[in-house]
Amino acid sequence: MSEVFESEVSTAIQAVVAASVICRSVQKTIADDAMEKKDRSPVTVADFASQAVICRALREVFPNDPIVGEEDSKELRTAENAPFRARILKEIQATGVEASEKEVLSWIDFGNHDGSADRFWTLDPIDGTKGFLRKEQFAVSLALIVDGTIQVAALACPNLQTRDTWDNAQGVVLSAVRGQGARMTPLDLLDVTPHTTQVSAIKSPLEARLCESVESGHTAHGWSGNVREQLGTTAEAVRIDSQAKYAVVAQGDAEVYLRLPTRKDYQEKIWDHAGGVLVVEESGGTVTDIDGKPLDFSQGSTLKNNRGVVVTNGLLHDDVLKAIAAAEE
Ligand SMILES: Nc1ncnc2c1ncn2[C@@H]1O[C@H](COP(=O)(O)O)[C@@H](OP(=O)(O)O)[C@H]1O
Ligand SMILES: [Mg+2]
Ligand SMILES: [Mg+2]
Ligand SMILES: [Mg+2]
Repeated sequence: MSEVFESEVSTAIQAVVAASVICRSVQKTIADDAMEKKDRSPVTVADFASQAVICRALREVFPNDPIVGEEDSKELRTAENAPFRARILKEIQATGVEASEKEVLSWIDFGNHDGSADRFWTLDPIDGTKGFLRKEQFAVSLALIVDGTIQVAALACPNLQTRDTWDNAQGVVLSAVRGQGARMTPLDLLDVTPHTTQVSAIKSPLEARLCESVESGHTAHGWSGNVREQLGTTAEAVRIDSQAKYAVVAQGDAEVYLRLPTRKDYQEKIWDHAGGVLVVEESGGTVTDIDGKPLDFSQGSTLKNNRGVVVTNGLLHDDVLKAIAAAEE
């Protein structure tokens, strides 16, 4: 019997939707406006605001649950970043939430857990920050992990227009509880009856539609080209930022999402995958690493026991793993 997790999934959906509203508004007005983190990757006002409001919402309902979030407030607290802090506060207040700067910083840091607990949430407040800055795809991804197993997921893709989207509404939120299937609703119409998502039924490798990251630093584009050759598919891989790729596979618009390592020492972060993985699995798909091993979410904040990530509709999984091995550069 799967557990129900009713309050967890509804809280998670509401939280990612509230954060998405902030992100969309910032994305419309933002120039090329990011702070650089220690690893030189970008972070925006919206990444911090999103993490703050989601952590606050989780803390209210589940005060004992630790949160493993991507961001922390350390660099934000410096004197030179005072204007950045003020803008984060302004964006949060604009949604009607009463807050002080001090509170916002403390909400962000609710997300500082290392993932060593039996039960914890993992949060990517904006996944695909580079896509966000290009005004393209991004996602807000939240998942609950219990004893190393992802049990609940909410994945908002505020700019994703799917085949299935109601009246061409832009933006969807996908959610899943393990054992209960995955659902999708328009981001702005949460009251409509959700659609159940289901991966594609395509079995022939020749017909496989692939997607991959836009960023050549995040996935090996050349290697995936060779994989397509091995499979015999002629279609170009579609490049999409963020966990929107998981959403695309979950609802049957692509059969395969490849994340092929560009270097040996990179460990995938759990928040870059947990939400998307459960949504795909509960839509009938399969997710492993490039060696066919299940992703191991019991190792803290990274997937240190895995190499890369392979997402398929399940039917094509073995063919894709073989092609990856045969095409390894
Ligand atoms: N060398 C690398 N290999 C794989 N992923 C990487 C990477 N360096 C950074 N990333 C991750 O790639 C994510 C974006 O994935 P994608 O390219 O599919 O949109 C980033 O998430 P953030 O944007 O949340 O920081 C970041 O965590
Ligand atoms: Mg980042
Ligand atoms: Mg990310
Ligand atoms: Mg992020």
